[in-house]
Amino acid sequence: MSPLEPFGARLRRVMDERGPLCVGIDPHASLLSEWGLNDDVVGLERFSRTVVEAVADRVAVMKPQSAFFERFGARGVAVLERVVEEARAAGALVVMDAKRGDIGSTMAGYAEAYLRKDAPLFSDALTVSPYLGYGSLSPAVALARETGAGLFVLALTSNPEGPEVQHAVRADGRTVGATVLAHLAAENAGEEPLGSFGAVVGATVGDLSSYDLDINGPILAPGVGAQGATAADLPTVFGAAVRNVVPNVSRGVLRHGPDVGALRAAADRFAGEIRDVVAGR
Ligand SMILES: O=c1ccn([C@@H]2O[C@H](COP(=O)(O)O)[C@@H](O)[C@H]2O)c(=O)[nH]1
Repeated sequence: MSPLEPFGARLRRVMDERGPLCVGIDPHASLLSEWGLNDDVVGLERFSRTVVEAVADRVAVMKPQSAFFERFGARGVAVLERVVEEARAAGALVVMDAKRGDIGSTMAGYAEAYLRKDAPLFSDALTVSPYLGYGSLSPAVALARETGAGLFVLALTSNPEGPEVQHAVRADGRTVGATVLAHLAAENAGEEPLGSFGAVVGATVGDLSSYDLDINGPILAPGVGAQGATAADLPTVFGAAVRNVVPNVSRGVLRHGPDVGALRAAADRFAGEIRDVVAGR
C-alpha cells in the first residue's frame, strides 16, 4: 500500500486552508444526557456522527477521545471506526486520542492498530505517552514514517497532576518535559513544511518561557474552553510557536449540541477567535 504524504505536510495544508482548530469528539455520559440521548451505544453513535456532520467539513482536525468509545466495548469501537472514516471523508485529519504507551514490542502492536493504513482504526495521527522512556515509542515512530501518519507525544499536559512528572529535573539539569520536546525536535529536523511528530502541550500550563517549543512540528494544545484557557491565551503561552499550534476544544463546542447549526456556530466562533490571535489581530 503506498504511503500517504507525510502527516506534517497534510496538516500544514489543512491548517492553512481551514485554520488550526481541532474539535474533540468526547461523548461524556453527561453530554449524552444533555443532548437527550441514552447513555448507550445508540446514543454514542448519534452524538458522534452529529458532531462529525456539523464540523468535519470545516475544521482542520477532529480528535475522538477513544476512552468514551471503549467504555461500550466492541460496539463502541465499531462506532469509533465509522466516526474516523466519516471525519476523514469530510476532509478533516483525525488525531486518535488514545494516549498509548508501552514497552517497545507492545508499542509495536499499538502502532499497527492505529498507524497501519489498512487497520480498521487507522488515523492520521495518534497520541502517545513517552513515560516508559521516549525510546519505547520507536516502533510507532518507525511505522508513522513508513505510512505517512503522525504522532502527538505527551510533553506538558494540561492537567494539574502533570508537573510532578513533567517538570522533574534530570541529572543533566533538563526537565523531563524539555527532554521530550528535544527528542521531537530531533525527529523533525530538516522536515518541510512541518514535521510529523508533534507535542501535546496544554494551553493551561502557563509560563513556558523556559521551554524550547521550536520543534519544527505541530503542538496539540488541549485546554481551551472547559478547562479555562481562551484563544487570547495562545500567543502568551506559545510565543512564536503559536503558528504551529493546533488548539483542541471538546466540551466548549459539544455543549452546544445536539443542534447541528449551533455546534457549527460554536466551532466557527472558536475558529474565528483563534485565527485572529494567530494572525496577531
Ligand atoms: O494534556 C492533555 C491531553 C489530552 N487532553 C484531552 O483533550 C480533551 C480536552 O477536552 P475538553 O472538553 O476541551 O476539556 C480530552 O479528550 C482530554 O482527554 C487534555 O485535556 N489534556
